Amino acid sequence: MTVHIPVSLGTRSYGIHVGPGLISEAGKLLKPFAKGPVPIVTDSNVAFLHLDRFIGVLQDEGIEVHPIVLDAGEGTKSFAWLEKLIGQLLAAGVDRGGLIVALGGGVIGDLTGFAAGILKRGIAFAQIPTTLLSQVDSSVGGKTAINVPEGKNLVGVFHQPSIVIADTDVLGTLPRRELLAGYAEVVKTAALGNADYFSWLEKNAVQALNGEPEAIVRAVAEACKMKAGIVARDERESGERALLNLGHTFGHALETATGFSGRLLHGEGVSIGMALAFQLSVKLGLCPAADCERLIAHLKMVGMPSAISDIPGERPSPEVLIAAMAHDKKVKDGKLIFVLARRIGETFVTGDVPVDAVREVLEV
Ligand SMILES: NC(=O)c1ccc[n+]([C@@H]2O[C@H](COP(=O)([O-])OP(=O)(O)OC[C@H]3O[C@@H](n4cnc5c(N)ncnc54)[C@H](O)[C@@H]3O)[C@@H](O)[C@H]2O)c1
Ligand SMILES: O=C(O)C(=O)C[C@@H](O)[C@H](O)[C@H](O)COP(=O)(O)O
Ligand SMILES: [Zn+2]
Repeated sequence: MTVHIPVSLGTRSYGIHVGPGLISEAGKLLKPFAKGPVPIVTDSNVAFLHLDRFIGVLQDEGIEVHPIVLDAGEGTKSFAWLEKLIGQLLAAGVDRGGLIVALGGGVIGDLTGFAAGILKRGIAFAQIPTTLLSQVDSSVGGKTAINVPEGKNLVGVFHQPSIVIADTDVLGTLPRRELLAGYAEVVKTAALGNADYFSWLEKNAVQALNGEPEAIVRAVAEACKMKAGIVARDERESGERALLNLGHTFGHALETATGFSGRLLHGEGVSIGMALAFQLSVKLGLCPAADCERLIAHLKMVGMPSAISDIPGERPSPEVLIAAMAHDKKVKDGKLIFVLARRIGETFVTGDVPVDAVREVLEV
């Protein structure tokens, strides 16, 4: 049932391996890249659940491993943790020809990828994603970053991994809230450019989210195939890749306004942000209301948040959110940039959005 998806980027090409039980193959898959001591960067939750077995399969191949365990949570994508990680990577003795392994969710992948991208001006790294979000999105494409108080992912580099190994069995230990947050990026991938995939999700989301092997492997592999294609055509986001930001102009502003805290996970921000992007598209007369209703119905059916009022605690004001959006990396010539929809499966990027319309959807 394993699927292999190539990411074609010339000398930076690599493979994504998706399937059940792949951790047991990780030693063999990583061996060709592992030269010298190999730091394994992970977080405390993943270390507790999966690190010992992972170390075992690498040691079985004669790989010398150096586990580095960081705190779990979005707060770890910060300058303070980057500095700590760099210190530990240097202590592990990894050199420029070596390999750094990220074992964990998007936080570990983004932080480790960034550290690998800047340490000694660039060291190879491998992504072993352990959340649904990281398997379908963050482990692929080479965007790495940390957050700063001004906004999400504002400090980072493009640094492609050398290999991605997504073992769908490890999703079995993921808390339901995290699984659903990751599913937002699955829905995003379908909604931005693949109406057939969206229809398939409407029929199969429950099975996939219950961990039925065929359904979850297909859900992950389809998202990876779409992202691999987009990244291969537009690695540095000069065009089409910006579509992967569907829901993120709103979502990142919501994450910033809630302080990158457990109040709102990235995927939850994307879920609400997608609903807002479709509502904005309807308001501007670009998208049929029925498509927006269909998207929101699917989000609700699986139990995902779809409105700002779904966020616990004090509601961030439209002005605070619009101010946060001004720091978005996509801002061009002072204009906010949005991914808007013509229908489910057809989206486009635009800077031509009246701020009053944005304020109105933020008030609902
Ligand atoms: N680089 C990209 O292209 C890209 C794409 C999407 C999102 N992101 C970033 O990814 C981050 C979110 O990633 P995430 O949702 O994976 O969050 P995360 O890395 O914080 O992981 C979520 C939680 O699940 C735990 N966990 C991980 N694997 C587990 C497992 N198998 N079993 C039990 N618990 C497990 C973690 O310890 C953590 O508490 C955000 O910072 C977001 O900006 C980056
Ligand atoms: O890979 C991409 O490109 C994406 O936009 C994927 C997003 O899901 C992800 O959250 C990404 O980190 C956002 O990118 P950013 O450039 O807006 O920080
Ligand atoms: Zn995202």
